[in-house]
Amino acid sequence: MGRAIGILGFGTIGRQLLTSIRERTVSASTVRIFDRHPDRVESSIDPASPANVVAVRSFDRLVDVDLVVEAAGQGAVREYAVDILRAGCDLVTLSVGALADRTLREQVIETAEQTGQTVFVPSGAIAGLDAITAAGNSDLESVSLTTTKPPNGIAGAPYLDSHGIDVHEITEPTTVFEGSATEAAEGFPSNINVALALSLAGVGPERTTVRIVADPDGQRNVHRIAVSGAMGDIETTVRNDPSPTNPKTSYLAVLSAIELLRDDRTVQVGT
Ligand SMILES: NC(=O)C1=CN([C@@H]2O[C@H](COP(=O)(O)OP(=O)(O)OC[C@H]3O[C@@H](n4cnc5c(N)ncnc54)[C@H](O)[C@@H]3O)[C@@H](O)[C@H]2O)C=CC1
Ligand SMILES: O=C([O-])CC(=O)C(=O)O
Repeated sequence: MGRAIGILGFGTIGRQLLTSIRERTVSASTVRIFDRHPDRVESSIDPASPANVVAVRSFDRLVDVDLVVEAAGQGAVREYAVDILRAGCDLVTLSVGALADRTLREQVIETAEQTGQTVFVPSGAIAGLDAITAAGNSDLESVSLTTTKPPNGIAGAPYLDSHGIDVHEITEPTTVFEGSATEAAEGFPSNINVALALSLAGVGPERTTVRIVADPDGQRNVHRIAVSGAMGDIETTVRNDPSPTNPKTSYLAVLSAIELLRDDRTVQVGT
């Protein structure tokens, strides 16, 4: 039967999630979907589709569910995350970069503690959060992420605009940003949410270092993680194919959200 699931944001990830529910990879008793462009949801829901898939026109009508998957953007996390938890829903957040804001992060964590709800942060487009979280049970010395994307995977990011960088003019692989996960998530809100996910698994947003490289000849979104600690070293690299409908979003991020929502596993693998 499954839980009642709310989808906040009906773009690349939201749509694929609905497909997985329809194909029963993810089980859900009811699906409620809210997007700031409600027509896009309504026109995609076939009138012949089961009555348990409902397009809603307001946030208030979304949260009549057990769990909300946010796949909308950092603005939506700022606007709705606390209210989702207060409404008694668990939260899966893809735009986790919003939690670079310490005040919001603390508010979300405190609200989850008070309400007894859980905030889930999918691994998204990166690998190794299981091992890094486990390694955190002892001392971690350093956690870093190097992300290489084709220009159209980062174009339009506020950091590039404010530094006068036109990624379409770059002719060879070029580092366009170096800084903390906090600065990365703020400067590249639609491109590097993975940095915040990594930081929450490891040493926190301020101590996690991030480098972003624009590669004019690259086709893939490549995320390299390097961790050192008392357990030794961890290195992971994922060479992601972008999603067909959004070059900024790697296909693995979509699959990760789907995997997190599966509740049919008798054997749980990984920490
Ligand atoms: N954690 C991770 O590994 C990854 C996270 N992401 C993030 O996940 C989010 C979703 O990604 P996609 O599906 O590719 O994006 P998308 O751009 O394809 O779809 C986003 C949808 O959300 C809607 N939306 C935006 N703001 C809204 C609001 N305030 N209220 C209601 N609806 C709103 C838009 O109208 C759009 O339909 C993005 O923030 C993206 O940066 C993407 C890839 C990896
Ligand atoms: O999909 C990716 O490669 C990573 C991404 O956009 C994000 O973390 O926001």
